[in-house]
Amino acid sequence: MQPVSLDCHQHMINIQNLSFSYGEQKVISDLNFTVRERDFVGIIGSNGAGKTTLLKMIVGLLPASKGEIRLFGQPVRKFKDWERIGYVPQKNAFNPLFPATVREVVMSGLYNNKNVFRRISRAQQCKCDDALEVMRIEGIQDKRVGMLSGGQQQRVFLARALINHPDLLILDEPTVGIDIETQAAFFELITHMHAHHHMTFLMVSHDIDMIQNYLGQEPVQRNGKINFYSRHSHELQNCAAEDLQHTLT
Ligand SMILES: Nc1ncnc2c1ncn2[C@@H]1O[C@H](COP(=O)(O)OP(=O)(O)OP(=O)(O)O)[C@@H](O)[C@H]1O
Repeated sequence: MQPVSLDCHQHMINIQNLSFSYGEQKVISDLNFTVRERDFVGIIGSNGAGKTTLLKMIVGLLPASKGEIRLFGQPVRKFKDWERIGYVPQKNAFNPLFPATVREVVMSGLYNNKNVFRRISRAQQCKCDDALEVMRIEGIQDKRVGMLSGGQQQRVFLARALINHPDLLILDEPTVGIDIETQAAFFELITHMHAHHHMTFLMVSHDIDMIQNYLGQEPVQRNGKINFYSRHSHELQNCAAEDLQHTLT
């Protein structure tokens, strides 16, 4: 009988022997880590541990000093399917003179090079309404984003990332500057999306309580000062059970 493989889900991020230095300063050292379809991975670490650096390498903004990152099986430098990935960087801010409205910015999450000149469909407008409502910014949708507070702007970035229903959402401290109620609503939303809508998450957070409540008390891996917490959505166990049944029949 073949050994049972529990790994029947696609590898969305595969990190092998990854190291990164800024000049002489080594930030990431020999990291091996995999994020599979339907994982929720939380990254916790002290200031300066290298969390943002790691996310920037994953989305191709920084090249690795050593090792490799693959996205959906492709080396990151060759990866093209960026609409499958939503990324909300840390401490985002719009220039005060940025002319677009909140609604326009959220809608821009739906565009890629191919459909930028197409007419906006009714279904797309509905997706936008949903994203605005979830982030509680429907009341300010006609305001210019450059004029909003930091917390309001952060909600706009999150709504823009959510509108596309990406397969993988990468979030760098997504709720910094957001009030407690919206933070709680946002965590509830993303954990719901993880558990019931097959979405995969990689999130840096300083909210240790939220991470441990949802992902468990103990990290699954440590690298330097970075701790990784992880949980699969329950469908993963069904998949493992299917795999077992398949092997036995
Ligand atoms: N562009 C850069 N040039 C040189 N050093 C940098 C650069 N960006 C970050 N660093 C340094 O690399 C280390 C890791 O930074 P990084 O921003 O990845 O940490 P972090 O874990 O995200 O921290 P925080 O929790 O404060 O956001 C820090 O010591 C930082 O000073």
